[in-house]
Amino acid sequence: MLGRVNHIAIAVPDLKAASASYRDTLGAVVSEPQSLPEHGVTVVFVELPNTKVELLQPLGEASPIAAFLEKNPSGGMHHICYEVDDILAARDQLTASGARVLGNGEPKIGAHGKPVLFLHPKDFFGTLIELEQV
Ligand SMILES: CC[C@H](C(=O)O)C(=O)SCCNC(=O)CCNC(=O)[C@H](O)C(C)(C)COP(=O)(O)OP(=O)(O)OC[C@H]1O[C@@H](n2cnc3c(N)ncnc32)[C@H](O)[C@@H]1OP(=O)(O)O
Ligand SMILES: [Co+2]
Repeated sequence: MLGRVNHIAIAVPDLKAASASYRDTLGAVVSEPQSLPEHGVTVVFVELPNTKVELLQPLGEASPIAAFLEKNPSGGMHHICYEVDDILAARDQLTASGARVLGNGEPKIGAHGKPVLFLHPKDFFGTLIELEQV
């Protein structure tokens, strides 16, 4: 089921400061911010030779990462995104195995314009998993 790691996500309280740190202190290539109101976040991607790091901050009142940042005010590792070639087949297989797919179970379009789903962190060793169909 799982393909490559598409990205590792870090939730941050200040996306501008985090982007500058990755760009200026770590010398990384950082994309321009993307506001994703349907996901309640603004993101940038740090481009790396073998994968990406997604830096994200809350956007709007109902951001799904607001509670995470309240618990982790200086930020923290938020999720890992694995690539799948058929997100609906993956969803159905996971649901059949008892894993919880978040939301209404229907994929949404993510930051890369591809369908994504999220799996409950409590079902996967305290780690929020995102699946992205590539
Ligand atoms: C798709 C666009 C973009 C992209 O890559 O293209 C993105 O990645 S957007 C990313 C932001 N969107 C999401 O994260 C959507 C899925 N997330 C959610 O639905 C929520 O964040 C949820 C349900 C995972 C947690 O929500 P919340 O923290 O408000 O709920 P609880 O406080 O009830 O948390 C339950 C339980 O899980 C622990 N938790 C929460 N977040 C994480 C996390 N990121 N990693 C690990 N564990 C997490 C939380 O501490 C609670 O644990 P407990 O022991 O019960 O206190
Ligand atoms: Co993501």
